[in-house]
Amino acid sequence: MSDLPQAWPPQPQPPLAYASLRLEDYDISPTHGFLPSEPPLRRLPDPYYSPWESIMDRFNQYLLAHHVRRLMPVLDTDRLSTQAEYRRAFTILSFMAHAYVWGRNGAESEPASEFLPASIAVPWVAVAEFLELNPVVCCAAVCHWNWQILDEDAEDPMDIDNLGTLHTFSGSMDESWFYLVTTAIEAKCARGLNAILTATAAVEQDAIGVVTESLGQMAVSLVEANVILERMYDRCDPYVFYWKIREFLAGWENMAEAGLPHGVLYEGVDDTDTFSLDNWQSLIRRFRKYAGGSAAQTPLLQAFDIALGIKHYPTGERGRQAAAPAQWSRFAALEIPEPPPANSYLVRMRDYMPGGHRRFLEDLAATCRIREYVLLTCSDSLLHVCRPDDPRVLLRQAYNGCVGQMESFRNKHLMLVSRYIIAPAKNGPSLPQRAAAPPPSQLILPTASAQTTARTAPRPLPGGRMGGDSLPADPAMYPQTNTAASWQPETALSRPPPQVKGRLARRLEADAVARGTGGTDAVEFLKQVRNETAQTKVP
Ligand code: HEM
Repeated sequence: MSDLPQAWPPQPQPPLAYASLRLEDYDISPTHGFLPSEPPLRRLPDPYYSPWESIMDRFNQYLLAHHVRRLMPVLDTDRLSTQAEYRRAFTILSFMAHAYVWGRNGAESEPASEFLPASIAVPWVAVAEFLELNPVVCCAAVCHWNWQILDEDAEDPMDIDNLGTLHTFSGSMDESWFYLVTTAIEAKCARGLNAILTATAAVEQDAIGVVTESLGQMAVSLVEANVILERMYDRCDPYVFYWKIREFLAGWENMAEAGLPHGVLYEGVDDTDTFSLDNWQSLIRRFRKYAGGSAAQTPLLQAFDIALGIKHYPTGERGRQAAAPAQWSRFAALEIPEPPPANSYLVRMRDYMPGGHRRFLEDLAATCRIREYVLLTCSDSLLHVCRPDDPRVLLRQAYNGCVGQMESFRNKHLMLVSRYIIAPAKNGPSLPQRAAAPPPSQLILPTASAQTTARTAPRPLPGGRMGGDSLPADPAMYPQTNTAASWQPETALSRPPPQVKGRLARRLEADAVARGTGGTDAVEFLKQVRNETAQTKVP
C-alpha cells in the first residue's frame, strides 16, 4: 500500500507519462473530427485521370447494365499531389474494385471475380500505401471522403439534412443515407475529440473541474451521435440495405461461401512473375484477404473507448487477464482491472484506418489516464456520504454519464443489426429469382484476369499493361437477391433451380449465425462489446 496516494487529491506518479496531443498532428480536424475540414474533392483536377472520372460519371448505370468490368488503362499515381487527391483516388478505386469483384451478372455463369485487374489493383495499392491503409473498401472511403455540403450558408452545414454523398453502388437514397449517418456522427463528435484531449491534459494538471467539464462535453457529443444513429430508420430501408447494398461492401476474407475461397489476386501487384497451372498453388498463396467495409473501422468509437478506459476482450474470452505490467501494480489494491488482451477484431480494424488516425489511437492509449484518475479520485470510501455537489461526486457522475452514452449507442447499434441484417436475412428476398440468360455472344469475356490468362490472349492496354474488360450483361435486375433460397418454381417457369454459389446477402435459417462483413459472429461480438461498456461504470 506504500505507493498508494495518501491524501486527496492524488498525485499522478510515474511511470504514467502524460503528454499533450494535438489533433492536427494526426490528420484530424478540430472542427470535423475524422472527416477532412474541407469537403472531399468531387473530381480529380488533372485530366490525365479522366478515364477514372468518366467511369464514375456513369458508375450506377454501368452497374445496372452489368458493364462494370470495363476496359481501362493502368494510370500512374505520380500525378496525384495532395492528400485530398489521394483520398478521392482511393474512394473511386474502391468503388470500381468492389463493383468489379461483386458486380457480377447474377448467375452461376458469372461468379464473383477472384481477380482484380491491374488497371484497378496497381494504382489502388499505391494510393493505399500512401494513405497507410489496406486496399479494400473501408469506412474512410465511403463515409469520410465521400460527402458534399448541399447549402454552404446553412446554419449547421454539417447537419445530416444538409449533406449528400458523392458516390454509391446502388444509386439509391437508402445507400446515401446509410453512409451519411456515419458522416454526420463523425462531424458532431469533433467536439468530443477536443474534449478528450482537454480532459487528458487536465488529468495531468489534476484540474478536477476541467476533467468533469470535458467529460460533460464528451457526453454531449455522444448524445448527438445517439440521436443521429436512430435516424438510420428515417431513410434507409432494411430490405434495401441487406439485399441491394451490403454485398458490395463485403471484403474477401472468410468469403468462401460467397465464391472467394482464396481471397482476391491483385493483378500487376502480386503476380508480377510468370506462372502457369503448374505453380497454381504458389499463385493462390498470393491472393489477398481483407475484411469488408464497416463502420467498425471508424476511429471514433475506439477513441472514446480508450478515453474512458473501456476495454474489450477477445470474443468469448471475457475476463482473461494479461500479466500485469509494473505500472499497474499500484492500482491493484483499488481493484482497478489490469489491461486485458484487446479484442483482436477491433485491433485489426485499425489496419483499415488511415495511418494518422491509427497513430492517434495508439498515442491516446499511451497517454490518456482519465479512468485511472476517476478511480483514484473517487476511491474514498466516504464518497457516498459526500454532498451531491462535491467535485468528486460530480466527476464520477460525469464519467458514468459518458460511459452510459456509449452503452446506449451500443444498445441502439445492436437494434440496428437486428433490424438491418437479422430480420431481412430471415425474411428472405421479395423479388423472384430469375435464372441467367446465356452470355450474349457479341460481348467479350474478361481477358485481364489470371483465371482467363490460360484460356485467352490478354488484351494489352495503353502503356503495355493489362486492364479489365467488358462483361456480358444479364437480365437479372438485382444480383444480390439471386440466392438459391429464393428460387421459386413458378417464377422460374420450366427452368431447373440454378445452383448459384452462396452470397453474403442470403436467406438465413432460423438458427444460423449472422456474419458481419468481416466474417464475425456479429451479434455475439456486439453484445459482448456492449456488456464490457456497461461494466466499466464506476460504482
Ligand atoms: C444499418 C446500420 C448498421 C449496421 C447493420 C451495422 C452492422 C455492424 C456489424 C454487423 C458489426 C460487427 C462487425 C462487422 O462485421 O463489421 C458492426 C460493428 C460496428 N459498428 Fe456498425 N452497423 C451499422 C451502423 C453503424 C454506424 C452508423 C456506426 C457509427 C458511426 C457503427 C459503428 C460500429 C462500430 C464502432 C462497430 C464495432 C463494434 C463497437 O465498437 O461497438 N455502425 N456494425
